[in-house]
Amino acid sequence: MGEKVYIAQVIVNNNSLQTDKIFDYTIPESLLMTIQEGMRCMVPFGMGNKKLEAYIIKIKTEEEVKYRLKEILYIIDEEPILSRNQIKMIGWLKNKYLCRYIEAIQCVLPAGIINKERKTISLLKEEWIEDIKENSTKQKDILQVLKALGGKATLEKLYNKLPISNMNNILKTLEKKGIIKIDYEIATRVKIQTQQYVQLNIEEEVIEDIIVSLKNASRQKEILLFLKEHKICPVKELIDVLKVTRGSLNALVNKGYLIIIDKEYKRDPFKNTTFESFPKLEPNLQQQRAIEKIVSYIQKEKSNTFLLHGVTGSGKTEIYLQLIEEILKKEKQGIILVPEIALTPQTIERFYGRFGEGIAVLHSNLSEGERFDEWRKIREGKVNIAIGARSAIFAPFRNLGMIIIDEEHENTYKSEISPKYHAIEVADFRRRQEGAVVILGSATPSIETYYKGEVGEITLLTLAERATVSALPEVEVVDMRQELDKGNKGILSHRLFSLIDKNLERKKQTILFLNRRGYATFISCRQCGYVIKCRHCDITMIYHKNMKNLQCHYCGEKKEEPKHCPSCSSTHINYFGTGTQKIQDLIGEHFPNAVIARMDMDSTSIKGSHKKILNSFKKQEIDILIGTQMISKGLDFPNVTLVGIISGDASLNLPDFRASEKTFQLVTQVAGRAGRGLEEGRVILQTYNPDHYSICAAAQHDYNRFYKEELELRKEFAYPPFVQLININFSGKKSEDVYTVAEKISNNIKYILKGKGYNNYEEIILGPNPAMIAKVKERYRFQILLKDYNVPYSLLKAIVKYLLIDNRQKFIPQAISISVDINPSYIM
Ligand SMILES: Nc1ncnc2c1ncn2[C@@H]1O[C@H](COP(=O)(O)OP(=O)(O)OP(=O)(O)O)[C@@H](O)[C@H]1O
Ligand SMILES: [Zn+2]
Ligand SMILES: [Zn+2]
Repeated sequence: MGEKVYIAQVIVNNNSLQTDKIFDYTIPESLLMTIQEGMRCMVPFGMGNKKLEAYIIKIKTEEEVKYRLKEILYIIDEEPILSRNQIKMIGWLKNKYLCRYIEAIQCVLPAGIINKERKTISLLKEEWIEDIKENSTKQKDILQVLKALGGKATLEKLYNKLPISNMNNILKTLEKKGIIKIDYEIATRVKIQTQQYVQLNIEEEVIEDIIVSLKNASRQKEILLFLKEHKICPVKELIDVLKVTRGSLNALVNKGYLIIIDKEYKRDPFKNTTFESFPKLEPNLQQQRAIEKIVSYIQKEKSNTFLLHGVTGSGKTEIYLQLIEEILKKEKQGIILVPEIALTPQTIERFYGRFGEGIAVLHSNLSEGERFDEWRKIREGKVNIAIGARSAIFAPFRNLGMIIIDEEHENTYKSEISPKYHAIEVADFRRRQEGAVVILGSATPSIETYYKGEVGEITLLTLAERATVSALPEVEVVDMRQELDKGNKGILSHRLFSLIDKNLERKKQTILFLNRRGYATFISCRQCGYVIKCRHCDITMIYHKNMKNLQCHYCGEKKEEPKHCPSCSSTHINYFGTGTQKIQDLIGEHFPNAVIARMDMDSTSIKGSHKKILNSFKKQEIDILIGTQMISKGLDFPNVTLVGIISGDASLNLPDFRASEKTFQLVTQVAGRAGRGLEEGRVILQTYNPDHYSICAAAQHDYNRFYKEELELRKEFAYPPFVQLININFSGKKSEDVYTVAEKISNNIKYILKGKGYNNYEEIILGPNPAMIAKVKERYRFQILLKDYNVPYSLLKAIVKYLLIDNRQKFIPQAISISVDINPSYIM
């Protein structure tokens, strides 16, 4: 019997298709004691033995290896960077969404670590090289190389000069001895930041004597007295607080009374903001019931998913806060997902106001460094609460107790890049893996989630009333077709104008909402109907008044405002549709004394401007707030008594099976911003489709009615939750080529299905069809939609994997890109 061979299975940090596999490497003996799953290592790769970084996902032993394996070069990390659960998550993501391994890893780790982290070693005490014991030749060798490299080198460089596989261990020993210093940098941009601290270097008992000896140096005395009390203090702060000079400080350092040290500090994205405390509210009966139910699971450590279906203003946030408190009592940790951090400042303020410190915030506006720091705070157990947008679902807590997904119906929870995961699906995986409780909250749950509640797959909890004395606002539907008949060609109804007027008189606030989806500002010719589209993308260009140009919102193409129709040369070319800017102008003309603010992508592109507008709205410095989707969710302003929905039904016309659902949700959410205080609220809902079930149900705040009608249709046309979908998108420069490839794949799928005895492929495969946006950035797009209609979903997925992932090179030419979307949110 031969000796056991230790093998590490690794994923290499490389984006190419060919390396998307698990590779085996043998582990050199010198590494056996330190190597662990989840660490990164360096491996020789390919013909040229190029050095690549790799993630160790499994360590195993084998009696013998049939073919020669290469050996790991050295280990990068001291501690595993991926936990066991994260390694499992990577495998799950890959299987579930058919993504690449490295894409899954990119989800789980912050970008800074993956691409740019470097270890630098600096020699501190050159003279010690001589003192190293004779038998520690490796230590000596390393120090000598380091010295030759100018006293500072990256781990990579060191290894290249001196290939010792257990280099890391030796470096650690040297660091412990104080001979070298190891720094972790993420390229040059994101360093672990350190700050200078000043600290006493003398025993406390002698301070008084020293102070006496300082005679006239009163500044120095002050510093010593201060440090006697505080022991250690950031240099900057000391200078600020005591109003002393750096010179006084240095004098004390030179005398040996004080020392200056570098200590790590973490960048805090909310450093300069203070939060009002948000004291605990006495839960009302319906809140109490929901809390008790969920707490009973927490007490029994039973994992479960709950849908908290509570009307707008029912006090879901208070429930979240009290549940998180329970979780913290259990010494567990909680994740709170919100659709978009910037759009939900009130939720964050409430969490800070209740729990103070101990919260990590993860959102897209963070710099790479801030994100890295927040991630480390979570990993090192410095915080127990993480709030963030979609990607916070991967927060690396080690004892996760609860995941809350607020506004669970929002699209932002679905990733648009590979892996195209949905945060709810990931939450469910973590729940099963880590035994947590998941809470999905919404006033307008997605049809799929509510269906799961109805069939008992998850636990449905209902909050039917608002938490405060206020009732849900009355919604008045205004038929814009009649408005036109009455001779009003404008975009605002008479009724809305007169109510705004009254509201201004009564010093109440108004929100005007414009549904941008499907109803943007575009230019068309009144003579011939020509609409200006982007020449790269098959999409209408949007008119931007402030820049006097047209812009494509897909590729950024800009165009001058035309004076003549490009098609018939008519000068009757007008902008059509409505933007928030146009409404602002209109309202401004009508109500010259009102203070009007606008909130949309254009007006809030500067960091922090969004918060500023909301703050001054809160302080009632603004009478009328005009906005798009940005103001539809989460806002809780008691003085808002009127909400005008200008084009509630625009999204009904989108070519997507979720169009009605999205419309219902949007209208209900926006309407829910009205009347949250003591005074009754009113909503004006302008529409061209007053009889549509989603508009009627929203006007009556009747979720159940909408749900029932929508579910019927989903069943009839075989859409989720009755089937699961897979969308395959093909794109390329030549339209015919893209179509041909898509058709070939479609035929292949049919052929395989036929072979398995599924002859209903007409119902299973839809397309290839041009995508709704048929061309983006000069690339033509086609799609195939698969439904598991009387066929196992697993079979469909296996076929897709076989054709498009495992044998992609065989079936898909290089020039064609494909993208697979499992359970797509949109099929446009
Ligand atoms: N138990 C309570 N007693 C008194 N006021 C409460 C209570 N619970 C919640 N509130 C208040 O009710 C208002 C609405 O609560 P919250 O904003 O949490 O509603 P929500 O359910 O999240 O609504 P939406 O879905 O519209 O965002 C808040 O001003 C909140 O402070
Ligand atoms: Zn024309
Ligand atoms: Zn374009």
